[in-house]
Amino acid sequence: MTHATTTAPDTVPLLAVAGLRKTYRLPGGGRLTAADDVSFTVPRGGSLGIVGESGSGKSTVARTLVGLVRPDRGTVAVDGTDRTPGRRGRARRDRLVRAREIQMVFQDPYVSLDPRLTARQCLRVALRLHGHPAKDPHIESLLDQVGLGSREADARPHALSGGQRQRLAIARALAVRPRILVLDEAVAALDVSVQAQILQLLAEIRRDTGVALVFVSHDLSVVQHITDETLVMRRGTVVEQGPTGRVLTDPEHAYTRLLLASVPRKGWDPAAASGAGRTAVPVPEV
Ligand SMILES: Nc1ncnc2c1ncn2[C@@H]1O[C@H](COP(=O)(O)OP(=O)(O)OP(=O)(O)O)[C@@H](O)[C@H]1O
Repeated sequence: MTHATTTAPDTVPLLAVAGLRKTYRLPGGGRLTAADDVSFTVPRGGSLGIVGESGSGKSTVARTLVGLVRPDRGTVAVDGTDRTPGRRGRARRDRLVRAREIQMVFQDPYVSLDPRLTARQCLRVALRLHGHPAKDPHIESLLDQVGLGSREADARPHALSGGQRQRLAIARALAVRPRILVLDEAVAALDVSVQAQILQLLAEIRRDTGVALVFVSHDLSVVQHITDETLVMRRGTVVEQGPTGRVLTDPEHAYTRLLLASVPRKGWDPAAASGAGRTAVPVPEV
């Protein structure tokens, strides 16, 4: 099943984010800047990782892509067409158009899956909503694509494992045949061996369908395996951006080096690494 249909010249990136800024009102007055002047592009079928410690603004950017957050400033374009969330009066139509292009998978599929629907019913609803054939063979082919079988097809979310629920959430996103899949900490709640299976599945889906991935994670070892490019965020701004291999092996920015030092591995020293994980510990100023 191929999702990506090219409508713009190859020189136009599939996803182009420019100058994104989002502030939130603070309870006591004033505003918190969650994302400031964030810009990046993703080519057709590309894979971008967005990494940074908790609170760095990754989810704000991810949620803006799918229209869950309305930016104060900046633009989001898909294939050269403006898809910035927020123009009043067109919200519903824009949401549907955007959903057909960009789908999101969240950290906790329990929250996003309807507990009353079996996997089969869940996919049928998604297929119908977006005008695709929803007969059993289509549903079974989607389930098969994410490694779920007939037992899981008739199970409700509570009867599935965490990994199976995430597979179902991915299948539901794929049912829409999006051009871009945004995954916000999509493997963070899974144990390491299940994480590896889901990452492998996503790599296969990307290869087979041409869907582009935007992979948000606090975990550098996760993006290492699945992304071509990595963008590092700190306190709402992009501090470094480049090919994943280069960013992870030869980081230019001191903050990226601190994030790397926080990845547990042989000889890892939690005391030395803790600066990257807790903002209370001073990190080098940019
Ligand atoms: N709806 C909101 N209202 C107010 N502040 C918010 C809101 N959403 C996020 N923030 C704040 O914006 C900043 C960035 O949050 P965001 O969730 O984008 O970061 P993150 O890097 O994804 O972190 P995490 O991985 O912990 O979710 C944080 O300081 C957060 O508290």
